[in-house]
Order: sequence, then C-alpha cells, then structure tokens
Amino acid sequence: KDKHRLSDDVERIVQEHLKYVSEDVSHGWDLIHQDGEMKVYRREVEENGIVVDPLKCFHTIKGVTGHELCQYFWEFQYRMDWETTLDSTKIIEVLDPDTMVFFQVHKRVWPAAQRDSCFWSHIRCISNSEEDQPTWLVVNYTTSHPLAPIKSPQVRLVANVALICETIICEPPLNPQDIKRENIQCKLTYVAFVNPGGWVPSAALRGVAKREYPRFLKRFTSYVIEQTRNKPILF
Ligand SMILES: O=S(=O)(CCO)c1ccc(-c2ccc(C3CCCC3)c([C@H]3C[C@H]3c3ccccn3)c2)cc1
Repeated sequence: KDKHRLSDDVERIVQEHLKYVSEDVSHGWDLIHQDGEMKVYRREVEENGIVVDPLKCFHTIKGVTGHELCQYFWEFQYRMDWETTLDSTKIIEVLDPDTMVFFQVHKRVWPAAQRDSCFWSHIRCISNSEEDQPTWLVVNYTTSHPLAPIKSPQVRLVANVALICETIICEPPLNPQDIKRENIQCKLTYVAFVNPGGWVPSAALRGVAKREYPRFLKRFTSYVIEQTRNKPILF
C-alpha cells in the first residue's frame, strides 16, 4: 500500500477505534434511545463548559452486510441521499482509493451558529482469520486542509466518528453461493465524539443530539436496506 501524508494518523485512529469498540457501556453510559435492535448510549462530558458527550450506538440490521453498510456510509455519491443534516458536502482531496478528505456545511441548528467540518474519511476491511466474515469500518476524523479555510460566522466542528460492522451468516447453507439476504445480518457499532467547536447551550445541544443521532442512524440503515434489497450481496 502506498503511504500518503495522513497514513500514520489513519493507522493510529483506526487502531484506537478497534480497541475501543469492544469496551462495554455498563458503567457511566446512559441509554438515551432504544428502537428494536437499536440502542443509543451517551456519556455526559463537558470540556471548558462545552458539551462533548461521546455517543455509542449498537444496532443489528437484517439483510445487509457490513461491507454494504460501510460502502454506503463512505461513498460520496450517496451522502446527500441519507444525510438530511447537511447543506453541502464535497471531496477536496483523494489520498488513496480508501481515503479521502471532504468538507461539509451542516444545517444550522438554532440557537447554535452554523457548523462546518473537514474530515479525512477512511474505509477498511479487517479480516480476522478465525471469524468467517471480516469486519468493515469507516472512520471520519477532523483534519485541517488548505481548501477548507475556516470562515466566520461558520464554526469548525471537531469530530472523530467510526462505523464498525460485523457480518453474521445465520444458518449458512452448505454451498456459500446459496446464501440469501435472509441468512445475513450485520452488527453495527457507531461511535461519535463531536466537539461543536464553540459554545452551544448544553441543554439545547443534548436535546438535538438525543433527537438527531437515532434519527440519523435509522434513516441511514433504512436507506441501505432499501438500496441493497434486490442487488447481489456484497460480502
Ligand atoms: O457520522 S458523521 O461523520 C456523517 C458525516 O456527515 C457525523 C454525524 C453527525 C455530526 C454532527 C455535526 C454537528 C452536530 C451539532 C454540533 C453543533 C450543532 C450541530 C452534531 C450533534 C448534534 C448531533 C447531531 C447528530 C446527527 C445529526 C446532526 N446532529 C453532530 C458530524 C458528523
């Protein structure tokens, strides 16, 4: 794999997420939303009076693979089909076939000032030998970039987000070619560390997060189920 200027950062953050994903949420996390298989947890954390609550979501989605979920999350061309909280998104640099930098303007959330964000975004397949299916992940991590100048009144968000997906084959048929969508499901873990980049009233931000994260995850997963329904399975 040819290295690029962010290769070491990408490697470090991916390894951090792989370590963190299995950490349990029984201590210090509040279950803020449950909808069927979807469980959304949050820890209340403030840094210099700014709410930076970590968010962790676990979900099991029937009929799609982790590769499909990560592909639709990472691929740029689908972004505005499922992301309803963005005014715009654009790729500003491609670092390698699995890593790009994008710039986004988020819809203004009253009473906060409008936010924009600049992330490197990396997709990766981690094939753990003993398991039958690999783990797929996408990490979105804030980076600065000359083509994403900070322009007031917009406030630059700081975020570290990961979508980590395991694929499970239920009652695998003898011949893997015969696997149907009803035989597969995906265990998804979504973690988001978002610092709003400037002061937002705590109660307002916590209210928006509590409403928007579950909505965003439900909309995204429903979108992927719909898009993949009649397509060949992408393992
Ligand atoms: O998964 S991603 O990488 C998808 C890339 O498009 C992602 C998702 C969400 C955010 C984000 C951005 C801004 C806010 C706040 C900060 C002050 C005002 C808005 C929030 C908090 C409020 C929570 C929230 C959750 C979901 C959607 C929107 N709002 C979240 C960033 C990246």
